[in-house]
Amino acid sequence: MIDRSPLAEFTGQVALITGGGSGIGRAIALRYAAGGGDVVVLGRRREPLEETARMAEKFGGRAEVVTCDVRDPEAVTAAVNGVVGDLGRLDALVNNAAGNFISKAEELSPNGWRAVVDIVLNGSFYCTRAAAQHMLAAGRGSILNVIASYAWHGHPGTVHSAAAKGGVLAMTRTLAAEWGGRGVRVNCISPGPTETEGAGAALWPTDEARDRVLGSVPAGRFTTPEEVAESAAFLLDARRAGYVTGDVLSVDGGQWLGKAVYTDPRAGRS
Ligand SMILES: CCC/C=C/C(=O)SCCNC(=O)CCNC(=O)[C@H](O)C(C)(C)COP(=O)([O-])OP(=O)([O-])OC[C@H]1O[C@@H](n2cnc3c(N)ncnc32)[C@H](O)[C@@H]1OP(=O)([O-])[O-]
Ligand SMILES: NC(=O)C1=CN([C@@H]2O[C@H](COP(=O)(O)OP(=O)(O)OC[C@H]3O[C@@H](n4cnc5c(N)ncnc54)[C@H](OP(=O)(O)O)[C@@H]3O)[C@@H](O)[C@H]2O)C=CC1
Repeated sequence: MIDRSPLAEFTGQVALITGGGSGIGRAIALRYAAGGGDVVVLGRRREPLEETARMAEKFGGRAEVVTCDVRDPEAVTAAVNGVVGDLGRLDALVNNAAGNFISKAEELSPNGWRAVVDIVLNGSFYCTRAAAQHMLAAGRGSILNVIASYAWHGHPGTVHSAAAKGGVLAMTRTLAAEWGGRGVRVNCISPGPTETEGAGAALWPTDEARDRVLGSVPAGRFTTPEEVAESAAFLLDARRAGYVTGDVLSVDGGQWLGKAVYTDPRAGRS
């Protein structure tokens, strides 16, 4: 549940959120709308995007829907130009769209590799490039890339997604330096395991797998999409995070730090 933000920090501003029809992307769109901003949500399926737009409009701002596959650079450029044409500006881009599944690397087909890398890494670059042309011209903008901690520590079974997210992290740091003097900030947010439409089915399809994931989180619970959205709002807000660029904010209950594996041999002795 996202409430109207007392900060109204995005009043008069416009955000484009990819993958805004579900899970974390929807929560970020609603949080931006709750902060007084206008939102455009982008994805392949129209119906879930329209549902997000209906929810966002309840906060009083404008909400638009664009159907587009982020793997198509021409369609992405047209979508971004359309946002600026319709709403007059673009202050924030959230690269949230992703694809994922578990596969042994040696069994992953080239097309399976390509599908994930094209969505996560290439799609994020196409959206970033198109949005930055407007942001750099305006001398202001914030880009937020949703990654995962295996971008830096890796994870067996997710070579395509880990490699792509690692590429997005390198892209983030590169562009933060390249555009830092021109008013455009670029950051990452790294959610912990979050129960969403896509993640549950792709990553913890059984109760046993779900329990194993839960057992890896020191905080002992899943991340909520709203928690990720609140931290995303902080990073997107130029007044609070205007000096933060090229960084990663983990919102994962400590998951990537791991948990103790050594047990105290005296445990249980009186
Ligand atoms: C800590 C966690 C961090 C991260 C979390 C998240 O990202 S959660 C977010 C999670 N959210 C989502 O994932 C939501 C969006 N996900 C999607 O749209 C799809 O899962 C997609 C990524 C496959 C792209 O779809 P598409 O229509 O573009 O692709 P397509 O169907 O045409 O397949 C292309 C190739 O991939 C192959 N392949 C596919 N599945 C499997 C599999 N299980 N096993 C092996 N291979 C598989 C398929 O066989 C084909 O290769 P082939 O046979 O031609 O050599
Ligand atoms: N949930 C989790 O545990 C974690 C998630 N993350 C990251 O958070 C982000 C959101 O994840 P989550 O909400 O769980 O995922 P979901 O699968 O619920 O949402 C992914 C969204 O991306 C859209 N999408 C997928 N492929 C494309 C494409 N080719 N073009 C345009 N849109 C596309 C989907 O819409 P449609 O199918 O209609 O196109 C969907 O709305 C992702 O970047 C993910 O990697 C990171 C760590 C943990």
